[in-house]
Amino acid sequence: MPVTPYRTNLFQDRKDLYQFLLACQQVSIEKECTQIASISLEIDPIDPLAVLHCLSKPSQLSFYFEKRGQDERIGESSRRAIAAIGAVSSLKVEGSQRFAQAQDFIESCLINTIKTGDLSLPLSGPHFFGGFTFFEETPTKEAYFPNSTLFLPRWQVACQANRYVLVANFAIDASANLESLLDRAWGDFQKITAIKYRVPEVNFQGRGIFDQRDITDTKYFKLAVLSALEAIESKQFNKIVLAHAIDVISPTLFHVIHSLSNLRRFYPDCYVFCLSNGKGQNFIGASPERLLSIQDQELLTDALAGSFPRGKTALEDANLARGLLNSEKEIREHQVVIDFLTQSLSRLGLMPRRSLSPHLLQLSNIQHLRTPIRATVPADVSLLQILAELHPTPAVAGAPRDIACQRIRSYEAFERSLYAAPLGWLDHKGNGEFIVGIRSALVNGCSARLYAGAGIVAGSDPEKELTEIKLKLQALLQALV
Ligand SMILES: C=C(O[C@@H]1C=C(C(=O)O)C=C[C@H]1O)C(=O)O
Repeated sequence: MPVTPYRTNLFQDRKDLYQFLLACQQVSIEKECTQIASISLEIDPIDPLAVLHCLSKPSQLSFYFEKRGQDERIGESSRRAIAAIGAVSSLKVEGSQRFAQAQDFIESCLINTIKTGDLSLPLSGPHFFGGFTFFEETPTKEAYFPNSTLFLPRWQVACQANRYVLVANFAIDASANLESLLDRAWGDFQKITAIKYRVPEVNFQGRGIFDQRDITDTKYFKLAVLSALEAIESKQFNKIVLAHAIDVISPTLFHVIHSLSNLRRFYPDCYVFCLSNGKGQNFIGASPERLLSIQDQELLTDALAGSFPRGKTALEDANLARGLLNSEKEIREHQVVIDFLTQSLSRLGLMPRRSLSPHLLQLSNIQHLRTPIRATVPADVSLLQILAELHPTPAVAGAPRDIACQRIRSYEAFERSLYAAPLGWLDHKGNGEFIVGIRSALVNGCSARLYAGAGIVAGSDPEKELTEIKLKLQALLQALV
């Protein structure tokens, strides 16, 4: 892959930028193939969410990802946020080979990418963003998201460990009008750097009350749990994760940026995300669950399953935490996920390492059992190869996986689409991070569909599972207001 020597800020001088774009056009003529010019530079502090707010249009693909709070890799007071706006190149594929095809797409883009700027900065260089629906089958025609969405953005603004980095990507072929490309790029760059640091406050007073309805009766959910328990009793499977969804209608349009701003404030230990399909629909949420992240060939994944509510007083909370850590049923439900993750990684030739007992992950509304699992990734195994193996884990599907997935289809009366699906990003060096799209909602104008699920194992109580689901739905509902 060609890499031009380091240049200083190309956006300081129009002539420099033009010369670089011209050099890329010459390569595209020589190779008879479109080239992607990718420029990375450090910028002044800016909130990537404010960039998403000011720059993105409903007709463009976009992605937002933020994790505050503690991060095992970066250190304590870390914050990682990325806004990716517009698509220079994108892929939509269907079927069981979607992860392999996504990998081919990335490789073919990177072979024709000319990178410049400071590539030692965190989150610099070309990155790809997107999501893969929960089920791999082709969704119905009216589905808002295709089964895979992956794109290289026009603009990427990120912050990590107090460094702020901009990546601009341009597709250039022999016929590209460099003058107009330059004008647009220059204009957008000025717009980005002039953005005020903070996301503007939105005044929602007088918004009115939501109209809320369950997609299926909650009685139906409890009946599904009872039926699943019978199937578990007769050894058809060991675990199934059943979800419930509600539709919420607002008298005014939902404001996605405002909701994301709420989510990151309410759930600093979660991964806040938003994938926009370029047609006006957004899939947003605050997920506590990392499916996998790879940095410099070190992999981290989380077994996350087993839940109790938080207590209203410190004493009640401590008792609930102790109860969760000692619950035979919750530990069994958690262990199914650990076994699956360690076996799947071993099958790929990795050697998973983990702590002996689960930790507590305490969110503001709920607490979970969590076991981080680590492994070193051999150079010939890609992140997407591992993703293909891990998704869906028994934390969101069940075990054995195929039977559980089949049953989910018959029990649930709605399309999961991106609910509980992998969403994330990959960079040009094989690093990346995918989370599981739970605690999520599909926002479409004045309406939003909210999803939540719960793991069912022998000993589950339908009433308690429904309470857990309501708790999870509430978390998102608060942020949408
Ligand atoms: C399926 C969801 O969450 C999953 C189910 C959990 C459980 O049942 O204990 C806990 C965390 C997640 O793995 C969801 O929130 O929708």
